[in-house]
Amino acid sequence: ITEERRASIEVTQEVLAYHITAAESDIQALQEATIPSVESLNILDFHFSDFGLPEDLTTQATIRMFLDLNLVQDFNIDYKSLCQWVLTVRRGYRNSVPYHNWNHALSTAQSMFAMLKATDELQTIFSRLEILALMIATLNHDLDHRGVSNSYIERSQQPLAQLYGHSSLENHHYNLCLFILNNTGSQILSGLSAEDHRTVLHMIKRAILATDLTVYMERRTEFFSLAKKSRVNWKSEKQKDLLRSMLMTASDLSAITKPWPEQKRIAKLVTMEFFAQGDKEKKEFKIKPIDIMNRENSTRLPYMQVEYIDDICYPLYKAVSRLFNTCSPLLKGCKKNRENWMHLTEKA
Ligand SMILES: CCCOc1ccc(S(=O)(=O)N2CCN(C)CC2)cc1-c1nc(CC)cc(=O)[nH]1
Repeated sequence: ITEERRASIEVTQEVLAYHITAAESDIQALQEATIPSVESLNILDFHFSDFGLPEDLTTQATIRMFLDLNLVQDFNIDYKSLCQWVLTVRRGYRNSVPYHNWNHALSTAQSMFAMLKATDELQTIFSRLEILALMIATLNHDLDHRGVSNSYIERSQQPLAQLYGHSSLENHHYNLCLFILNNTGSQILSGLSAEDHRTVLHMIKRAILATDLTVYMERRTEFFSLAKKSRVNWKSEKQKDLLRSMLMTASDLSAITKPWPEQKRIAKLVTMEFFAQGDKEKKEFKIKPIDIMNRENSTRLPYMQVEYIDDICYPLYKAVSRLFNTCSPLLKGCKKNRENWMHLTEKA
């Protein structure tokens, strides 16, 4: 596309980042609020669910994660800027989208938080800057998601597809994340040195782009072979980048590890989103949508979930648990849900 076209789409993204800036009254309310403890919010638990958590507690839980990881102190983050940043990121998600919304962003960040807090070894492998990058990336990784996949966006020639050849959604999520970080009043990285600022942005970009499942499928083989070694020294930048990417996916897909009532609820939201895309594809492209997006196939849903677990999720949680035994609740939860979905395939 032409330079003008690129510039106009990027301006649109910048304008969007400006328009989602949180309201002054909300920022003040959050700033003055007493932030509940980690225990009262249950955010250390792998089975955490934000279902039923009031909206303002979701933003307070986010603040609590940043405080508890000492990120506010370590990086001289201005507290009011942190409040504005969290509220703006939340507004960056579309609550009209059933699954890829703020609740998914928060639960992805909480899964990363739970893994980091449960695993001392991760806190020695990762620098403070890496932990900051992972928490920012998980919260921002699906910003402004429209509830449709990359293939739909590329096929419908949406502006995002014109702007980025591949991983168009993930590039958009990162660009919005960057615009919000640069927005007046939400510059939470302003206390970093120029070098740290450059490094953390690079790590955030790599982490957000890693949440494209095709990227995960390309890179996971190397991670699985690492997980089979008796000891890994995690010294090389390349290996730490791989580990950060794999933990991003483990956090992103963690709904599959949740207790059955929560997994059933989330699966319904995912189904709603997939079928909505299927309906659009039928209408717009006059094509028969792929299996998972075809409303007529809902009886095959349990079978598709077992396939999703076997092909995508289980191998990842197996490798993560083998490397960091403290994360084994994720593997256990995933295994239990496979059995639950298997029972439903037999019934159907
Ligand atoms: C619950 C409705 C059916 O849900 C699925 C059906 C099929 C597959 S899939 O592995 O075949 N595959 C994944 C990659 N896509 C590009 C092509 C399709 C995944 C899911 C699913 N995805 C998510 C993550 C959003 C969560 C979740 O619970 N289930």
